[in-house]
Amino acid sequence: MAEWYPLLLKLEGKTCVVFGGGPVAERKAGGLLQANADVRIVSPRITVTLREWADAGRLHWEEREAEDGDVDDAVLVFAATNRPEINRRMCELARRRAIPANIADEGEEGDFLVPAVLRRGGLVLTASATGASPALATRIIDELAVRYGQEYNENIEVLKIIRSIVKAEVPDPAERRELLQAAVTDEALSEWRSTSWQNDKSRLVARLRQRANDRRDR
Ligand SMILES: C[C@@]1(CC(=O)O)C2=NC(=C\c3[nH]c(c(CCC(=O)O)c3CC(=O)O)Cc3[nH]c(c(CC(=O)O)c3CCC(=O)O)/C=C3\N/C(=C\2)[C@@H](CCC(=O)O)[C@]3(C)CC(=O)O)/[C@H]1CCC(=O)O
Ligand SMILES: NC(=O)c1ccc[n+]([C@@H]2O[C@H](COP(=O)([O-])OP(=O)(O)OC[C@H]3O[C@@H](n4cnc5c(N)ncnc54)[C@H](O)[C@@H]3O)[C@@H](O)[C@H]2O)c1
Repeated sequence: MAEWYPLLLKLEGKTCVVFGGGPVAERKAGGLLQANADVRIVSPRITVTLREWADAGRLHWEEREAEDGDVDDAVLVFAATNRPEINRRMCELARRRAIPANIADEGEEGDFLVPAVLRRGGLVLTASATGASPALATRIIDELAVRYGQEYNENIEVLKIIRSIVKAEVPDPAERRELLQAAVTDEALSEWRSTSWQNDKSRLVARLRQRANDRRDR
């Protein structure tokens, strides 16, 4: 069994080629568009949604079968046709150029897997069963969506500001760490959402010190 290395990629403006135009290709393209990638679909037929995205200029569609040169400018390749031999061929061509390729019909043969994803603004949660069970990865993300609701869109924004204030105001790394840990409890998060502390940095730091003390005493 392969061991996998998880990471987040910045794909803005980078060319990602998707072979195939069915529901699986659509899912991959959708995720890539969320990352503002430059998406190219190569497929004789595509789904209604893919066609809408192509018509709206959100992605580029080559209306034909895969050709060998298609992978050349790509930073990532997604082989999602319903023809296993085509998927493998495109993956092999990508590998020769050291371009990572995903194989939709046999994940372990590719260079990377696409996990199930939950986005809450800057919070990105992913789940992978490394190909053993996409259904389980999906179920776990559905559960996380309940635990980490829409309020996390705001939590992430607020925490980003709090962290920059703490970094600027608290020189001791050990204390900084303690305050930033105290800032992310459920209780603290609901306080940040409901009070206007932003304009008063020293009041915020004092409040965090209080919270950190309370945690230590507990
Ligand atoms: C997470 C997600 C991301 C995405 O695609 O964007 C994703 N599959 C999703 C859903 C899903 N896929 C399938 C089902 C039906 C139930 C089931 O089979 O469990 C469901 C669930 C459903 O539909 O509810 C069928 C399926 N999937 C693969 C095969 C081929 C095979 O295994 O042989 C077959 C069988 C085809 C057949 O039956 O012939 C292969 C792969 N699917 C992966 C990713 C990669 C490993 C994921 C991991 O990290 O564990 C991997 C290995 C390759 C890859 O694509 O990277 C996306 C959730 C999106 C969301 O959250 O909405
Ligand atoms: N990874 C996953 O999440 C997942 C889920 C379900 C199925 N699958 C696998 O992925 C494959 C694709 O699934 P789907 O539901 O999107 O299939 P689909 O049959 O709906 O779509 C296949 C697409 O590939 C295109 N195609 C065929 N030959 C081509 C070629 N030579 N060059 C370029 N494009 C070509 C077709 O025009 C079509 O648009 C399935 O065969 C299945 O094995 C993967």
